[in-house]
Amino acid sequence: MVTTGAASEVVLVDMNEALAQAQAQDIAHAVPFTHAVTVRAGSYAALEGAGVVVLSAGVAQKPGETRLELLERNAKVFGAIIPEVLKAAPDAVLLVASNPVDVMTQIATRISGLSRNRVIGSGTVLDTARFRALLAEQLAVTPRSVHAHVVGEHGDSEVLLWSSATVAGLSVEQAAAQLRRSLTADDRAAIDEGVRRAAYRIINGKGHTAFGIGGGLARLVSAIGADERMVATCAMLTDDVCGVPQIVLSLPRVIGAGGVVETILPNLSAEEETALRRSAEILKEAADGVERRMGWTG
Ligand SMILES: NC(=O)C1=CN([C@@H]2O[C@H](COP(=O)(O)OP(=O)(O)OC[C@H]3O[C@@H](n4cnc5c(N)ncnc54)[C@H](O)[C@@H]3O)[C@@H](O)[C@H]2O)C=CC1
Ligand SMILES: CC(=O)C(=O)O
Repeated sequence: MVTTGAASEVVLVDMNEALAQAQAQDIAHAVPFTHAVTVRAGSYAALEGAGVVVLSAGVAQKPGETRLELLERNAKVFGAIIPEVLKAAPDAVLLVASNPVDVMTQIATRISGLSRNRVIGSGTVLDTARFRALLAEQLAVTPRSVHAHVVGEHGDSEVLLWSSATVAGLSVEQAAAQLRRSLTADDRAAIDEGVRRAAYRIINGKGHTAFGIGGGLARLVSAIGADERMVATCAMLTDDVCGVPQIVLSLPRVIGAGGVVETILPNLSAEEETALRRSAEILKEAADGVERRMGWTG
């Protein structure tokens, strides 16, 4: 957020106050080289007046762990922090990053009692960025010129929408042919694996992921602040996805002041529709399970 000037003020709140202080100081020392952003650590009360609160507290995956395995632990963390956040910043948009981000967004929607469009999960924003980056590398164009989306779970069952991916208005197959680049079934499988398994590989190498999600969250914060109406694949409670009711997952959403302004349902091939339904079913099972165990059903 500091490097892109996405906010005028950033407050870091963490149960580890010494860590929050140290991070705030370190980041503040980048301000002279970037944007005029005030950065400080504080208590929940310091969130007063915040336009957006990013929820990223909790535990992260250890090497080999899936995102869904974090659920119980992070649900308890949200039970503790969301009431404190809302006491200080009742008008904020909540932007959820903690994993498993789709189910955590469902939990945040329930605990906060806010309207669903004000509780957004970063969802597949990061996976979409990974898809665009890898497709761009394959086609030798900049990722900004690749229009492609990942929908569904931010996790193992996510769905790469190859059928609607475009470059300069051409399908990626047509673009690859004109650009004299290879895009065989093996290339596509490698890109799929590269997107779907990215977090596992990065966590194996450095213990956590940070820059991709940091870039994505900053972009969403600036879109909300500027009422930009940017299209991004974010998670939000949705009435029906491929026949699965009341489910949080990512679809292309229009992001502006107040959070999600509209949802767009992309064209899906039969295979993509089946995969999206499967992804929704997996998330529904996980969300129903945690709601039951936390005594929130009914
Ligand atoms: N949605 C996405 O694309 C991504 C999500 N994540 C998720 O974000 C979360 C954070 O990841 P990291 O920053 O790498 O982990 P981390 O362990 O470095 O940071 C988590 C922080 O939460 C704090 N915390 C824990 N319980 C708290 C409580 N009750 N109140 C206040 N603070 C509390 C901890 O003190 C710690 O500083 C994880 O769940 C991770 O899986 C991470 C990267 C990408
Ligand atoms: C950790 C995580 O969810 C990611 O980098 O995709």
